[in-house]
Amino acid sequence: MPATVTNDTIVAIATAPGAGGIGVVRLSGPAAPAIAEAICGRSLRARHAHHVRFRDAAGEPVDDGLALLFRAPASYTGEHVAELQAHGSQPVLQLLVERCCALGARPARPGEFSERAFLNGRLDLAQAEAVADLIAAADVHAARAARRSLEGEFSRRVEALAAQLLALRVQVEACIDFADEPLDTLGGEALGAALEAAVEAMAELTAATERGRRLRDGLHAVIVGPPNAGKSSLLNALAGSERAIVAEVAGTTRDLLRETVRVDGIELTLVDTAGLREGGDAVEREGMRRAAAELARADLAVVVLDARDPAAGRAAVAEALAGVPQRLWLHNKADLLGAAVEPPLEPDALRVSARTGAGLDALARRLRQAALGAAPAEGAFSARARHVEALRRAARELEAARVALGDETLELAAEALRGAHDELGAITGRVAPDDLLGHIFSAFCIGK
Ligand SMILES: Nc1nc2c(c(=O)[nH]1)N(C=O)[C@@H](CNc1ccc(C(=O)N[C@@H](CCC(=O)O)C(=O)O)cc1)CN2
Ligand SMILES: Nc1nc2c(ncn2[C@@H]2O[C@H](COP(=O)(O)OP(=O)(O)OP(=O)(O)O)[C@@H](O)[C@H]2O)c(=O)[nH]1
Ligand SMILES: [Mg+2]
Repeated sequence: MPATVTNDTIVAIATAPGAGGIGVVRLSGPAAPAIAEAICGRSLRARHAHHVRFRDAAGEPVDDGLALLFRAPASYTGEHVAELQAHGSQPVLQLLVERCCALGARPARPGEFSERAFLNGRLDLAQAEAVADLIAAADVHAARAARRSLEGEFSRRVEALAAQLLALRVQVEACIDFADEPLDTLGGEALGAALEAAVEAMAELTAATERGRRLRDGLHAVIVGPPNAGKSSLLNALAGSERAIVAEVAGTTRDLLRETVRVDGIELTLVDTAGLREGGDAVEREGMRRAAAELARADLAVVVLDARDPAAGRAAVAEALAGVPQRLWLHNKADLLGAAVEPPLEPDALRVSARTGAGLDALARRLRQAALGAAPAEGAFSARARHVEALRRAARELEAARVALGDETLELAAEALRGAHDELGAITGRVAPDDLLGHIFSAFCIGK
C-alpha cells in the first residue's frame, strides 16, 4: 500500500457550490480538532453537535452554526475530522476555509477525503469509486447500484474469487515442489476441477460487472443501416425531439450525431450514423468510415432496415457488424407495409415505425434488456469500465493457466494464476500502483 503524508490537515467545502440552506466545511487530519476549536472558541466533544459562533482572526463572528468533531479512527477518513456546518453562503464558507488554512490546514485536492479513507482502510478502492458514482448517479437505479457497491457488495464478490484463486495458487505451488511426480498422483484432477470452477465464477462475475458498468455509464448503442432506412427518424423518435435532419434523399446523414436518451430508467448513448452502402461521394464515405469506427466501440448495434425490403441493405451492413457484442434488428417503416405483402420477420427482429411510433415500446424494452442482460436489476451493483477490463485480463490469465496445467507446465500455470490474482487485487486496491490511485481520486469532486 502506498504510504502518503497524512500528518497534514486538509480542508474543503464539502457541500455543492452555490447558495444553499446549509454549507459544510470539513477538515481531516491531526490538527482538525484544534483548528475547529479555535474557530468555535470552545472545546468540542466528539460526536456531539454544538451550536456555536464561528469567528475570524479578529474575533468577529463570521456565522453561527453547528460544529461536529469525529475522533480518529471513528470518522469517514479514519483521521480526526471536524465539520463546521454554517449557512450555505459561498462567501461565508470561503472565509471559514481561509481561516482554517491560516490555522494550519491546506486546501484538499479533489477526492482527498475519500483517498484518505481508502489509505486508512476505511473503504477499499472499489468502494471509494462507488462513493463518486453515488454522487454522480443520474437516477435512482444508478444510485441504488452505487450504494450496493459502497456497502461492499461488489468488493466481496471480487474478494471471494480472489480467495478461490489464492487457494489454486497454493495448490499449484505445492505441486511444483514435487515436480518429480506425475501430476495425477498430486491431485491434478482436483486441481483441474478447481480451475474450471474459478473460470466459471470469473465469467459470472464479469457478466454482473458488465451490467454494473452499464448501469453507471449507460449503454452505447449505434444506429446503423442502409441509407434512407429511417435511422435519423428513429433517433428523433427515441429522443423525443427533432435532433437529426431527416430527408427523403438517401445519404442525408454524414456525421455522427450523439444523443443521450433515457429509456425505461436506463441511460443510453444513441449514435446516429451515415447510411452504409457501396460508393457515395468523399464526404459520405468519410461518414461511413466514422460509422464503422463508432460501431467498433459499441455495446449494441441497432440495425435499421426498410421493412418493405429488409434483405436489400443487409449485405452492406453485415461486414461492419462483426465484433459488435449485441445486435438488434429493426424493420422500420412498418406503416408502409400492406398486410398482404408482409415479408417474413426473422425471429429476433422487431417491426417498428419511426413515423407512427408503432413498436417503439417493444423497442424500449429490448434496449433495456440489452443494457441489463437477462438478469433482473435487483441486487445489481455499480461498476466501472476499469473493473470490467481487469476481469477480462484476469480471465485471459486463467485461460493461460488452464492451458499450462493441461501441458503440465506448472511454473507457467503458477505465473498465470498470480497474474489473474493481481488483476483482482487492482480492483479492490490490494495491489494498486500510485498512478492508478491518482487517476481515480483526481476525478472526484473537491470536498469528497
Ligand atoms: N455531515 C456529514 N454527513 C455525511 C457525511 C459526512 O462526512 N458528514 N458523509 C461522508 O461521506 C456520509 C456519511 N459517511 C460517514 C461514514 C462514517 C462516519 C463515521 O463516523 N464512522 C465511524 C463511526 C461509525 C458509526 O458510529 O456509525 C467509524 O466508521 O468508525 C461518518 C459518516 C454522508 N453524510
Ligand atoms: N412512412 C414512413 N417513413 C419513414 C419512417 N421513418 C423514416 N421515414 C422517412 O424515410 C425518409 C428517410 O428517413 P431518415 O430518417 O432520414 O433516414 P436515414 O436512415 O437517417 O437516412 P440517411 O441519413 O440518408 O442514411 C424520410 O423521408 C423519412 O420521413 C417510417 O417509419 N415510416
Ligand atoms: Mg440519417
